[in-house]
Amino acid sequence: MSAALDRLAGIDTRLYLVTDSAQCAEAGRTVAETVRSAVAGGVGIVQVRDKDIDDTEFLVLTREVVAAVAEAVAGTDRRVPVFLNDRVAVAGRLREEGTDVHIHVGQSDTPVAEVRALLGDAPLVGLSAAEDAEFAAARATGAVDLVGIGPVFDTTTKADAPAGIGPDRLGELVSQAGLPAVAIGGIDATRVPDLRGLGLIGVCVVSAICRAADPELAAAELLAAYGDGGAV
Ligand SMILES: Cc1ncc(COP(=O)(O)OP(=O)(O)O)c(N)n1
Ligand SMILES: Cc1nc(C(=O)O)sc1CCOP(=O)(O)O
Ligand SMILES: [Mg+2]
Repeated sequence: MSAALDRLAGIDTRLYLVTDSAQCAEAGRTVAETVRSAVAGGVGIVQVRDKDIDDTEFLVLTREVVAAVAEAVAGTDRRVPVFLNDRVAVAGRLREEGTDVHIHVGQSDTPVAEVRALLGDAPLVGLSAAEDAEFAAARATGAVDLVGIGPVFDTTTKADAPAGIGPDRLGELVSQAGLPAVAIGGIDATRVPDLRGLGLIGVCVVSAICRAADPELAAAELLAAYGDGGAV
């Protein structure tokens, strides 16, 4: 656990934004505008997620997001990593160009060992996991930096998501994980207090920021409600 935490040093992991291009557009903003504002409000990790575009469009989108993060943190010492959802080839291309991007994969995506074989040791790798066997397999790879556990609450953002497991079950899973863990699914400022003290390193949101009228304010409110998360 401590080796994995070492690799996250310098990152404020408490609030993790996963982008949704359609939600940002419905709110009248680009993804990059949303990210710039949300990072200004305190988001410490960004994941680019869009299931409806091809790799070329995803590459362009990710470059925009990387630039938005750089603008938001300019003049500070903040380290705000950008993860790509699933697109290992796109991540490889960006890393070859010298852009520091990272990867989040699910249980049905590119296996973590393959991600490492393709991208090497440097990028952070996140993995979705939700049961003991998945945590054990993740630990055995020695290649997973953090796990995403969800959905903690019901969500409409992810079409095929099962019902939320609730904070009590989440807490049990976090204690089994043995890896730094973030929670995802249906999280907003009203529910964030229920996720304090569970051993999480942070919470992930999509609609709570992408659909917000003011992403900077939404991020600041989420962080105020979460505080230090009850400490890991
Ligand atoms: C931080 C984080 N946790 C979980 C997920 C879900 O990933 P996955 O199960 O691969 O589902 P998709 O997001 O690909 O639909 C995530 N994206 N991020
Ligand atoms: C991308 C994603 N993954 C989930 C999981 O449970 O693995 S839930 C989810 C979407 C979360 O969106 P919102 O914050 O709007 O509920
Ligand atoms: Mg996936």
